[in-house]
Amino acid sequence: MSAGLAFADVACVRGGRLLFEGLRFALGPGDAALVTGPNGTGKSSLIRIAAGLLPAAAGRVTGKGARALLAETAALDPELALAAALRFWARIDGRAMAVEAALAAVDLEQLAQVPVRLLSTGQRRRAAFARILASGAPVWLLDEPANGLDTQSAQVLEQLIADHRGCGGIALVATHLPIALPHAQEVRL
Ligand SMILES: Nc1ncnc2c1ncn2[C@@H]1O[C@H](COP(=O)(O)OP(=O)(O)OP(=O)(O)O)[C@@H](O)[C@H]1O
Repeated sequence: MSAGLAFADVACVRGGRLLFEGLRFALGPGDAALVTGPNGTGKSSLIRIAAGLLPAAAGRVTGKGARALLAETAALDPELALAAALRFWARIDGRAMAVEAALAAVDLEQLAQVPVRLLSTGQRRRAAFARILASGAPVWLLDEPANGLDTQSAQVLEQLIADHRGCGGIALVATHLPIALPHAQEVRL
């Protein structure tokens, strides 16, 4: 897996307010960065800039490899069975066959035929993570990935991130909850 993500002197302005500037970091295969800071300092905005959903006010974001975003909403069709909703996105990535393993990885295979709208908060979060897994993208952009997860699910999440890094993937993680991310660069806002 060949992956990269770099911020070079990136600035972020929202609603006319400068949130951060001069932000620099570079991640290569197996690397992770932990984005922390008080509410409203721009953690989600930074992740959105990395995803290409929000333009940087200054500086440049460069990288190598597809990026997968875990944000507040998973954009899974609430009326579809979970597996079908995940397959919708996986097919676009040409990876429909990856859905089954992704569901198993987040311990949701028993709920594959349950409509997304019936999932609990934590199950929905795990479903969103299954979408990231199924994408096969080497660069993971995770905004508050542990929100709504119980202790055991949070540990599964940490292990999946570690496995991903072990295969040369990258994780950029914004969180206000403690999450084990060994040897991660800290990006403090
Ligand atoms: N679409 C928008 N237009 C204007 N301002 C915005 C917009 N979205 C977010 N902001 C503002 O940008 C600032 C940073 O928001 P952001 O969600 O990036 O912070 P955060 O660090 O992730 O916060 P939290 O820890 O509460 O999730 C906030 O003051 C917010 O009100």
